[in-house]
Amino acid sequence: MKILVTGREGQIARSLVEQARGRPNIVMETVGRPELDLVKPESVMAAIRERKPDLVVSAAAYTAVDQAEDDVDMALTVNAGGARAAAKAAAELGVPVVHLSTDYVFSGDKAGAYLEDDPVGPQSAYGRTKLAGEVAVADANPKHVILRTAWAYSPFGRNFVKTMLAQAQTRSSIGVVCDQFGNPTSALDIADGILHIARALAAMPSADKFGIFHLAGTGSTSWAGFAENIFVESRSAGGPFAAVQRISTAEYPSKAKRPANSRLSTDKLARVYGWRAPDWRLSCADIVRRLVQEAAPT
Ligand SMILES: NC(=O)C1=CN([C@@H]2O[C@H](COP(=O)(O)OP(=O)(O)OC[C@H]3O[C@@H](n4cnc5c(N)ncnc54)[C@H](OP(=O)(O)O)[C@@H]3O)[C@@H](O)[C@H]2O)C=CC1
Ligand SMILES: Cc1cn([C@H]2C[C@H](O)[C@@H](COP(=O)(O)OP(=O)(O)O[C@H]3O[C@@H](C)C(=O)[C@@H](O)[C@H]3O)O2)c(=O)[nH]c1=O
Repeated sequence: MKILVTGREGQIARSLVEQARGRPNIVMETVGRPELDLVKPESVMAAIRERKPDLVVSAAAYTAVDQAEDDVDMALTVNAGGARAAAKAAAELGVPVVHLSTDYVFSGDKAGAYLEDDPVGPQSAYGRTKLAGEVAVADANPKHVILRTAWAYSPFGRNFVKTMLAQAQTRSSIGVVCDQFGNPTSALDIADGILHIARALAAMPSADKFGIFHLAGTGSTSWAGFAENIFVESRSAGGPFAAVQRISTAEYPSKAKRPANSRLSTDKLARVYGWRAPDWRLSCADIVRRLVQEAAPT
């Protein structure tokens, strides 16, 4: 099975390449700028048409949450127009698209974990453009799997775990918000889940396998709880440590508003596909250890 991923250097794209390595019957190919540029729908269509994949993973996106507030037109062009083109190209080939979306489509007002059909209410420009992407993808390709994930981290690219470890190199204490709750999710687990979905779709592409699904780490915490865990694991692996000062959202002003609660229920994915991500603490420990080892002098 040939899987084509949009975006070359994104953390989920790189995780897909790593997780596919050595797996039988999987050819994982990535394509990104300049050849596939989400602001140029025709380049997206041509790049996908030419490669004739069996499945498209639409992972590339405008992901700079604060910057999107000042750059809404570009974020919308990329996250809705670009996503639509990728889904449409897959539809023309008659193949499914797995499209990555976000917990930031929710308002954060719900007390419990969000279900796939709960009302959306994005609080940020990024969230609104990703929601527009969901609508565009569903409209362009009936064979869509929209995967809302959250708080992704990995050994690759920019993410919260790497930011915390980098800050701890120069600071003994870091203020982190303790009143926003969600599911930290390893991008390597996201990639594993996508490979599981790809195999299930190839075996039996039944109607219940298409639609919106939540894929997130099992268990939840606040950003402060996430940071504390990162430093416990880092210290035990011989890496940097910083004390986490628990602060409120009001004490950490930012351009974009984040949901206070964006915990995602993953029961639908478990029911339909028989797959659930590991406990976030286990995956966090693995990735922090790996980052500490990679940073150690040889
Ligand atoms: N990171 C997270 O916490 C979460 C991410 N998601 C979603 O998951 C998906 C993947 O996220 P992640 O891997 O973390 O993202 P990254 O920010 O790591 O990577 C984004 C990728 O998109 C590419 N890209 C941006 N603009 C364009 C463009 N105009 N044309 C082509 N490629 C472009 C970038 O290319 P280049 O390398 O050239 O800059 C990069 O490869 C996204 O859809 C995101 O919205 C959902 C929930 C959480
Ligand atoms: C770096 C830092 C962040 N924070 C807070 C700010 C914010 O509320 C929260 C996370 O900040 P970040 O800017 O790292 O993360 P953010 O860009 O909001 O992460 C989001 O990215 C997009 C792509 C998604 O789809 C989301 O699921 C989510 O992962 O932590 C602190 O309190 N202290 C700090 O030192």
